[in-house]
Amino acid sequence: MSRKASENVEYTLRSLSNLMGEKRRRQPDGSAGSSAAAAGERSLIAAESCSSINSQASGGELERAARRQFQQDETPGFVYVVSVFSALGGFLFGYDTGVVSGALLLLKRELNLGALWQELLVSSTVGAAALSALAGGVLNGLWGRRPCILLSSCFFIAGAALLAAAQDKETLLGGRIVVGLGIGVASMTVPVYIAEVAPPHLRGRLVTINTLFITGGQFFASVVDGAFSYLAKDGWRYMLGLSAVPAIIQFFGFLFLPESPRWLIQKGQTQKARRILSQIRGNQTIDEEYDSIKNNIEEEEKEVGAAGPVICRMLTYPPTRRALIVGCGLQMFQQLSGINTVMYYSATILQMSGVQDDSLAIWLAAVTAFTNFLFTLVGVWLVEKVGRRKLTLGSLTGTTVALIILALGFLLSAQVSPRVTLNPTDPSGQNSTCTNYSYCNGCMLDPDCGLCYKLNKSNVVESSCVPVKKESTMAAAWGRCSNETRFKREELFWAYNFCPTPYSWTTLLGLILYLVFFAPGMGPMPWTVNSEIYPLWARSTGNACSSGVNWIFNVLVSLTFLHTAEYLTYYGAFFLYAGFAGLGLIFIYGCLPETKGKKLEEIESLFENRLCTCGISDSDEGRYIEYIRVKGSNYHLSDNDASDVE
Ligand SMILES: O[C@H]1[C@H](O)[C@@H](O)[C@H](O)[C@@H](O)[C@H]1O
Repeated sequence: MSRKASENVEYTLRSLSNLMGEKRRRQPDGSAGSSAAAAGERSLIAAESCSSINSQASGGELERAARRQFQQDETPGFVYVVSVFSALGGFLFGYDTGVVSGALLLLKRELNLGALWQELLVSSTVGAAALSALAGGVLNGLWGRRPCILLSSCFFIAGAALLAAAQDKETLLGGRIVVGLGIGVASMTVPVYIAEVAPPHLRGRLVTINTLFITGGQFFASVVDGAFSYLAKDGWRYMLGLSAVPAIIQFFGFLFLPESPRWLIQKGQTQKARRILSQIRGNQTIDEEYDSIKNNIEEEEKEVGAAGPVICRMLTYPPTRRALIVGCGLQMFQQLSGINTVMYYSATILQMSGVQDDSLAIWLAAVTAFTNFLFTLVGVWLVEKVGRRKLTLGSLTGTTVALIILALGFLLSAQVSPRVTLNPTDPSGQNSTCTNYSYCNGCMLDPDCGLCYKLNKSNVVESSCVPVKKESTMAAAWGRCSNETRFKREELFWAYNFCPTPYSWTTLLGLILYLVFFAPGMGPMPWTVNSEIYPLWARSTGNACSSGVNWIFNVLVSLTFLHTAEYLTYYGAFFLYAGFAGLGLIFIYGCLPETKGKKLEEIESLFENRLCTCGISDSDEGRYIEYIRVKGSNYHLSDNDASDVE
């Protein structure tokens, strides 16, 4: 049969069944009706649909009407409860990665932490998250989603307790690693779990809520940091320990929440799966969904076979190989566009914009986190309206422009960088590279030096480049700026890692634009898309790999930021991220298909074509093939065709 003809057949079947769905719902008593009524209804529908076959336009309308009807189905509140409890995992992910910067400010004074220990406390968590996200794939496949979420809450509780009670830096390191293990497992399990319990028309929105919780956690952490920063002694214990509260709530909540029905069906626990599916779907009929999941699992097993490690099967089977490339690519480009340099170094960036005061910088960093949170909310609203593909493309285009503006801001600042006018000699007689710099720009990029200066109106005067204290970057090792309270009293300023500049507004504008564009699309979509593009047998492994990629690139980008800035200068670093974002744009344009509104079981077919043909098939929205068992044989039918199917 030609492609055109087979499409017509598919359309006819779909139109027919869509109409059946419509008519059935239009019955006054709301029931599916008696068999006689149903028979009458069928002939009516057949007549109606036959007349519609000739006109493609009306076929399209029917389809749209059916989709609308399908989406209007009342969604039981239980699915929201389940999603919110699981998204607490996202909140903890955001809280624990965000809170550490404020805690470090206090910790480094109280426990006398050097730069190495500070770096260890930050990156050990992210490193542990990368490992446990990868391991989480195996656990998810073996134990199911629910035990993995329970396990991650246990890690969060144990980690928070260790951190709050720590007496030395070694215990702190242990606590941060345990918390990282929790973050990794949660980051890969929660989106999968939500995607598997959500109805198709809400899936994008509910999974995106998880990222909303991540950014919400980051924002809450910055507020907690601000609030406890005044408590010089032990303030960090509260900051780090508070995360136990949502973790305990999640743990007890999940004792009562169900396993993913899809995982249960895959493991052959069909009775339990049916029970849970109907519990989650409320009073809606679940036969079609149940059949569709079950048949797909059987088809998948036939097609791909069940032998060998899942990752090998994924790599040798083209649709999953392509999905894996798209999923990991999305996560890689999310991190390569520099989100966490903006999140972790926002205080520095803000200081460059002229903010001198430390606690003001902490509070403004909270504003940054809030912007990220607020615009993720826009993403939650947009995801089911414009779809994943358009949202991601629009978001990354804006992000690229914002990165270029940020880079230009830094470039302008470097070009008008203040001159070093004083050259004091080191009292200990040691030679330092700092005194060799003639402009602030060189001094700022050297991690061992900082600028000590005065302001005359807005002009920098009496400036000197001097070594920074080993224990803290807040003051100079010697000279006028070596005592924080004294130099503030004498109206001197100390700039470490930044230069005072009149072009601060460009940087600030770039920063805000960056978050406004990044947060609705590039922030949540990599998680959302990954939760839906793999068939069930490959879902845990696919998500484990892509989350692992996210964490690995997170460590790479955030740990190398200061060095990259040192070698390429700040504007060089941001131009580099803009370049990565540009590459990401080409990748997403070519390779990311639209998954909006499709059932998880239908999505595999989107990867049947060669990779990077998605830009061409933009208009194919709503066309898919699904296997449905009709009296023992397999036919290709479309969505909602269960009315006459056993
Ligand atoms: O999606 C999230 C979100 O955008 C966060 O703000 C960021 O810190 C994470 O790295 C990212 O995965």
